[in-house]
Amino acid sequence: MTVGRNVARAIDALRRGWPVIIDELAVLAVETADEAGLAAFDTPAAADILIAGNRAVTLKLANQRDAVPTGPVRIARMPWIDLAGATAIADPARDLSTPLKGPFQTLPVPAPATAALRLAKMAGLLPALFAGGTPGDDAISVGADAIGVVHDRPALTIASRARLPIAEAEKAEIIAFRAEGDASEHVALMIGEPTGQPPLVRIHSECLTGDVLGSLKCDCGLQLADAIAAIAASGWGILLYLRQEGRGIGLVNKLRAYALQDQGFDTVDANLRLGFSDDERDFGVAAFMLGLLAQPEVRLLTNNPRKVAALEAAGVRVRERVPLQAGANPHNRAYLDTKRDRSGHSL
Ligand SMILES: Nc1nc2c(ncn2[C@@H]2O[C@H](COP(=O)(O)OP(=O)(O)OP(=O)(O)O)[C@@H](O)[C@H]2O)c(=O)[nH]1
Ligand SMILES: [Zn+2]
Repeated sequence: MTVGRNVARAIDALRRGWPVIIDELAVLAVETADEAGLAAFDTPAAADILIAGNRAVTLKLANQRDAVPTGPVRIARMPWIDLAGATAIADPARDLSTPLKGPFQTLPVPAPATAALRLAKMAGLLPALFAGGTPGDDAISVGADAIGVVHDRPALTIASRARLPIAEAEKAEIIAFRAEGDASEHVALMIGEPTGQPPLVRIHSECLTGDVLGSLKCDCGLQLADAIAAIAASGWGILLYLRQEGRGIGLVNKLRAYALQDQGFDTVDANLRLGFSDDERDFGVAAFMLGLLAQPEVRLLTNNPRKVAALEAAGVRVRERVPLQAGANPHNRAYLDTKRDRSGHSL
């Protein structure tokens, strides 16, 4: 219990622009730091900056990555790197209009750097931190191991369930899950009556713009509607609605990725420039939910081979992959092509 509690406190502190100590490394999120907070953190000496390996590629610092090829990079605070300079290092929004020329000087990466950047991602923030400053007396302290445990092994429980008739099926039940140390409340919609056969299952990741607003930039809204219709037509199945907005980078960062796409980067490169991987989702959570729903075997509606592999790896047998028609339109053509060509989707 306490493990999750401290990680949750640390996430909250980062989002508020407060320092956090991870295994004795004090960090402050670049995105939420303000001038006063940074000045205190920089006393008596300026803190360095940690960025994710993928962001380092864009800043032409990839050759500075330590042991791990995709690992973080630590940048020394040259005099030009004030809060605005650090923000330009963290956020690629102005990479094209005002490219950063440095000079950059890099330093050996401290051991908790990877856990620290992971915590920033869990907070929905850009993976960029001031590191090694003075945290003050009241900073939350958390272990790198605890961050790993909360991130890698979501301990879910069923929190509530109720009947939910929907347009496509009068007989449906909604089940909400809670995870320790994480505010995301995942949902399952059980449609129809169990038939003794494996259910038709759709793993859907949250997309506010597509699911709710009818965005034409992606295919999510139509896929969601099609999946519910297909499950209802099959007689019985489950929609798993995972709160993994933006392939796990969160809404704010997805909208940053959209702004980069307006500058000409595709959906994969936009994520990489922000410092994320192409896909930050963990589908282990879907396997966990199926376990709690007592479904060891499924037929999976997807074009994404990673979803099949993740379920199989977590011990859920995927009896069949059922392809899903994409809702193609002129605005999402490049997005769907990129998913096929760069992310291995069979479309
Ligand atoms: N980062 C990022 N996320 C996006 C973008 N467009 C859509 N998304 C997110 O991508 C996710 C879509 O996931 P899914 O519907 O599960 O689909 P998928 O991985 O394409 O696999 P399928 O099962 O084949 O549909 C949602 O979380 C969207 O918010 C984008 O340009 N950038
Ligand atoms: Zn979408």
